[in-house]
Amino acid sequence: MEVEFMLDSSEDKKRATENILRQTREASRVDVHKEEDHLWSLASGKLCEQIKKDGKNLGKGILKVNSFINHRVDVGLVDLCGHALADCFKNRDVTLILTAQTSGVLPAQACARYLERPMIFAREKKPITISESYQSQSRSHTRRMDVSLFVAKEFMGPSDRVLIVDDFLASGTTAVALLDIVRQAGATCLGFGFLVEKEFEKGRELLIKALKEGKEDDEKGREEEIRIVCLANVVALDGEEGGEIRLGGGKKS
Ligand SMILES: O=P(O)(O)OC[C@H]1O[C@H](OP(=O)(O)OP(=O)(O)O)[C@H](O)[C@@H]1O
Repeated sequence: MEVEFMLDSSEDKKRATENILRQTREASRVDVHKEEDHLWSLASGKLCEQIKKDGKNLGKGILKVNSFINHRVDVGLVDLCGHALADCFKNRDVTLILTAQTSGVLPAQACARYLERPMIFAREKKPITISESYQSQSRSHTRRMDVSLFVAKEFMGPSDRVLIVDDFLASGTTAVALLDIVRQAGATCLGFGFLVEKEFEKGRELLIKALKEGKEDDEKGREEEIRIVCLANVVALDGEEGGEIRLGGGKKS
């Protein structure tokens, strides 16, 4: 009301209202970003802290985190991380979260819960309940074996907008195999979210190369801007067993 007394014309009133609306919009935008950053920093900070405290360098590039991520599980931490990953993609109209059996399931499930979308995990064996499937190949370094990944055709198709989530990005073969499955389905890949990246294994480079190659073949222009985010980055695992774990913060590019 006070404003009304001070305004001479309806033009002034219109300008004043627009001004207030703009300021309100800007204020709420700032708050949303602050909230996102807070969640990201909290999840990334807690995960890095836990890796420093309980992660073990087993030598030969292997990081053991099976006391809180991929055997015994700190469900609160994984849930927080899944939430932070979901937050990065919340405005992208994700329809499906895809991961690979086994250790990717927990972070992918947490992420899917916050995005309120289904999660599907690529299986390493095709049960009789799956008739037609997409199939791709990857290699497990921890189990030293080639792995086949299967996803039932009935659960992924051209209208899907897929976020790929896993606990680790290491050499990148699993992420590339999952991307291959998304492409076989004719679906759109929106990005990748990982708990931990092992930067020294150069999986991100392999993934970027696969994304670029796909773009050249992407006649329909289905692939949009693709983000690759990780909450913790292992820069190096020094020496043999017990060596230092050199840790960088997450990457939210
Ligand atoms: O980038 P990459 O070199 O492909 O490595 C990442 C993959 O390795 C781990 O799986 P692993 O094969 O150890 O099996 P698990 O999921 O059964 O633990 C992890 O869960 C990722 O899926």
